[in-house]
Amino acid sequence: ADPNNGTVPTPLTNYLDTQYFGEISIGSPAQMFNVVFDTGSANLWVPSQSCSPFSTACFTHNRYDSSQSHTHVENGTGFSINYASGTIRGFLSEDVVVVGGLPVVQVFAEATSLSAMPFIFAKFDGVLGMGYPNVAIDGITPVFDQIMSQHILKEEVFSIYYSRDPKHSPGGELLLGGTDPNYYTGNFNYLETREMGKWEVTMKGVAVGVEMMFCAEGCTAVIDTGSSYITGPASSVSMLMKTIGAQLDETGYKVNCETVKMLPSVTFHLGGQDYCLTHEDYIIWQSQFEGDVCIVTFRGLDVPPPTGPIWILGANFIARYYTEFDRRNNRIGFAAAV
Ligand SMILES: CCN(C(=O)c1cnc(C)nc1NCc1ccco1)[C@H]1CCCNC1
Repeated sequence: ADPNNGTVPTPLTNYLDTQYFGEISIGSPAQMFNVVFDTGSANLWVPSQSCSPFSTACFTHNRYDSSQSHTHVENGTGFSINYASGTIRGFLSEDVVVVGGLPVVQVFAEATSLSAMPFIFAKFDGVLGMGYPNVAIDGITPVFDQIMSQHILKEEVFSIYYSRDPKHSPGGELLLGGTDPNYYTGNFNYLETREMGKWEVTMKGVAVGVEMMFCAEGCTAVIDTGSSYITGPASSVSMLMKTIGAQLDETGYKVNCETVKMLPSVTFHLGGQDYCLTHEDYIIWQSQFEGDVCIVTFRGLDVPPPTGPIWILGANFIARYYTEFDRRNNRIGFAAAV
C-alpha cells in the first residue's frame, strides 16, 4: 500500500523568503540538484558539466555529468529559454529524474551558459517548470505530465506551501496529488485559469488600503511559484510605491523601517474574493550592521503585449495563500496558509 495514499511530498528550503527550492536527482547513480518548482515555466534545466568555464553562474552550482550516468540517453537538440530576469542556453538530454521518490524518464536541458545576472545569486541549481505542456520549449512533455501519465496520483493537482520566515522548518512543501491540511486553514476559493495552458487568472482590481487603485477594468494575474516578488506594470507599481513612501534604489524598493507598522494593506481582487497582503506579508525586514533595511517585495515589470500588461503574484503572495494548481479542472485554489 502507498504510505502517502497517492500524494507525493517534497520538502522545500526557504532562503531569505525570496528563494524556495527542493531536491531532485537526475541519472544513475543519482546526481542531486536543488531546483525551483516554477509554475511560470514548463521546462526542466540544470547546469551542465560541459558548461563554458567563463560561465561563473555555472561553476558555482551543481552540474549534470552525462558521462557518469548509465541511464543517460543522448539527444543534443539546442535549447534556450529567456526569462525577464535572465537567459539560459544549452542542449537536450534524457535521463531518469526522481521527484519526491518518483522516477520518470525525462527530457531536460543541460545548461551550458547561464547569464551571470541573476543566476550568480541563485541558491538553487536549476528550474523544474510546473507549467502546462503548451508553454514548454521544444514541445517537451513536462515532468508533472509524465507523472500524471503514470496514474499514481490521487488527484491531478499539485500544491505549494512557502513558509514566511527562513527559520521555520520546513521552508515549504510541494505536494503532488493533493493538498496538505498541515499548511492551510479554512476552505479553498477556486478561480478558473484564464486561458488554456497558463497558470493565470483574471484579476478584478488592486486596492491600496480601501481605495481601488489599479486594474479596475480587469487584468491578468500570473500565479508564479518561481518568482520572489509581486510584479505589476512599472507605472502602477511606481504609483503604489509612492503611496507607501517607498524609495527605489539599485536593488529595488525600500521603506524607512519606522514607517512599516503604519503601511496600508494591498488587496488583490481575484474571483469574487479579496486577497489582502499586510506589511507583514510584503515587507522583508533585514537587520544589517549598518541598521535595519526594510525591502518592499513589489517590483515594476512591463511585459510586452500580447502577454502583458500583467501582474505576477509570486512567493510573497503564496506564502500568505496556500495554493493548489488543479490540472484536472484547469483552476487554481487559494486557502489561508498557516
Ligand atoms: C527561476 C527564474 N525566475 C526568477 O524569478 C528568479 C530568477 N533568479 C533568481 C536568483 N531567483 C528567481 N526566483 C527565486 C524563487 C524561487 C521561488 C520563488 O522565487 C522566474 C523567471 C520567470 C518564470 N518564473 C521563474
